[in-house]
Amino acid sequence: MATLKIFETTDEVLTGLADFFVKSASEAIAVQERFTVALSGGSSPKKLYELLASDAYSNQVEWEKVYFFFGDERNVPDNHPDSNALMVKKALFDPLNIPYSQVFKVNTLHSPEEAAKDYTDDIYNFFKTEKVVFDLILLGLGDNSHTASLFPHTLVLHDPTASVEEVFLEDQQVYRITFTAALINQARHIAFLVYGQGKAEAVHHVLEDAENIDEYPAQLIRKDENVLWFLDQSAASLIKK
Ligand SMILES: O=C1O[C@H](COP(=O)(O)O)[C@@H](O)[C@H](O)[C@H]1O
Repeated sequence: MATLKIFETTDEVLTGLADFFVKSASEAIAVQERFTVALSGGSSPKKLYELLASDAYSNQVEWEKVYFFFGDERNVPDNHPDSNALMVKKALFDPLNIPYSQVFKVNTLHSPEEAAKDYTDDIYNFFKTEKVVFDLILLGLGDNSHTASLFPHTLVLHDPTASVEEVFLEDQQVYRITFTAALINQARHIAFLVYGQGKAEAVHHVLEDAENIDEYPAQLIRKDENVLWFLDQSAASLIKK
């Protein structure tokens, strides 16, 4: 069973997850002198990154020992307004002066296929192990139950390899680049950040509906105590149990 952390307000959810980030980082650094984290993109996590960069949190993490990756990326240049890398640069990396050497971005300058393959190589070259285990992977949840860029009815949902793949979104006629579920599920900890009434149905489908991966892709993510869902009351409002 996944761990549900339900908070009254959005601010409390963000603080809850920021505290969990600090704890995960300090535990990982104590054991292996580094913390590897894959960040989520989209609209929800920006406030989390700003909070981590704020005075309240910036001294609580040994940032020079943190290595950042991206669980998914839009297939746009990294100065494009839709780029996850640009959003995180502004919210987290620049305020904390994180050097480029600690940031592994998706290179979207070439084809989506090359971007995905190169990013898979970057990850395996960094970890230098057959099985890549991130200390923490942050995820969001779309109102259509996608997570990372694992979208409903896309081929990547059935890819068993722990890798990064390109995904074509027919309705938007765009590509995205995403970790596969197999790669995500190898992580030590996985934390979902989900808030707002607009996400309530998706949360219910993913956590409580019968399995239907094509309809509710976030059901691909494992459910055990090291998978934490940080929710506000609104997002959790349709959970029945
Ligand atoms: O995990 C993720 O989830 C989102 C959906 O989040 P939203 O806050 O934009 O609704 C996704 O699109 C994002 O790229 C991803 O990392």
